[in-house]
Amino acid sequence: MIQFDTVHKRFPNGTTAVHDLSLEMPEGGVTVLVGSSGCGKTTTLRMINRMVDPTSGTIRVGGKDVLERDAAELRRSIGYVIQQSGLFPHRTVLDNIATVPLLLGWGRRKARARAAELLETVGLAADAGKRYPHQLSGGQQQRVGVARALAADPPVLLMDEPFGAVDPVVRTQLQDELLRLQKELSKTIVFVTHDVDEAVRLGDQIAIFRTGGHLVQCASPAELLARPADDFVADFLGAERGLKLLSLENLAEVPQGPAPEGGAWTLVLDEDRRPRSWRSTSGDTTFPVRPLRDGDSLLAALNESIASPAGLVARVDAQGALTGVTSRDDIHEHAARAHGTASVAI
Ligand SMILES: Nc1ncnc2c1ncn2[C@@H]1O[C@H](COP(=O)(O)OP(=O)(O)OP(=O)(O)O)[C@@H](O)[C@H]1O
Repeated sequence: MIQFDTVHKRFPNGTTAVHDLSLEMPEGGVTVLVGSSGCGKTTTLRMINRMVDPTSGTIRVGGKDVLERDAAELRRSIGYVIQQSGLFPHRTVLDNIATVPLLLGWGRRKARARAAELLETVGLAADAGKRYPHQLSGGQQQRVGVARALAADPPVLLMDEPFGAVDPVVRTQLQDELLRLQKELSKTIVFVTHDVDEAVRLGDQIAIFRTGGHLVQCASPAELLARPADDFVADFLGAERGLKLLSLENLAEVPQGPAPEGGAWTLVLDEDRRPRSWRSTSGDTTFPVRPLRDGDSLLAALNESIASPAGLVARVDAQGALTGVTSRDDIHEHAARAHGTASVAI
């Protein structure tokens, strides 16, 4: 969908922001650009919709050289979300979302109906539409920013640190929402972030840049974590690289057995067989239990197996009823296997 072919950007003051970049961003996938401050991520993103033009090289969107397209028309056909949402403060939320449809000449009624539909899509209540941006929380404003970018249903979305200004809990919620939306919409997304965990969570591929606009490695999160190209990438991914890899594997394949009876710890269930707590045999100590489902990650399982006094993870079905328990040893074994597979088989 988006192809960079030896693209170079040198600003008039002599700064090279992007150095001979060749990169493909596949249709319907999320490509995350990461790297330290000033390494050229934003410039790369902005060259896609011609907010910045390259010094040399070619960028194609849908097979067409962007320099052969009218810049304003190109920009309207590509969704753009930035940090702090970039909403117009004096326009209502609904009118903000309707911006591009109105520019495209949709007519007020149709544009507003589309905006109202999108409010729901991004998880906001209908009455938020009548408010002004400053009357919303930072997280809600970011949702409006995403809705505005989606308004004319563009095939491509550019997102420049869209969740950088919100607290970690809201950030995780916004990431979840984006993943949910992406499952439905399959947009071609280019996403800039400083945050490696965000990149691993959201990316189908991750491109790591270093200062001077050099692309160092572009690979799937699993490949990157298992086989960083060099020390720079390994350092950038951080000391918890192994644990991050476990966040990509789920529990489904790990065996489970019946909950233990007569040991030091008993799993207490409610009348619907939902785990409530771990209770010591003497009965005077209880520990909280955090049951996991097949779709939860091996990292969550490892964490829970360490927190659980019995060293066991309670597993539940979609209704929350107990299906069995898994031991710390089984989780370790699968974790080691996941590492082995990722580092040789990719
Ligand atoms: N208009 C401009 N004129 C001159 N230099 C610029 C211009 N825009 C960006 N730069 C420089 O180009 C380099 C890359 O900037 P860019 O904003 O693309 O980096 P970034 O990786 O997105 O950084 P950050 O993570 O801090 O946002 C930096 O050295 C920056 O100072």
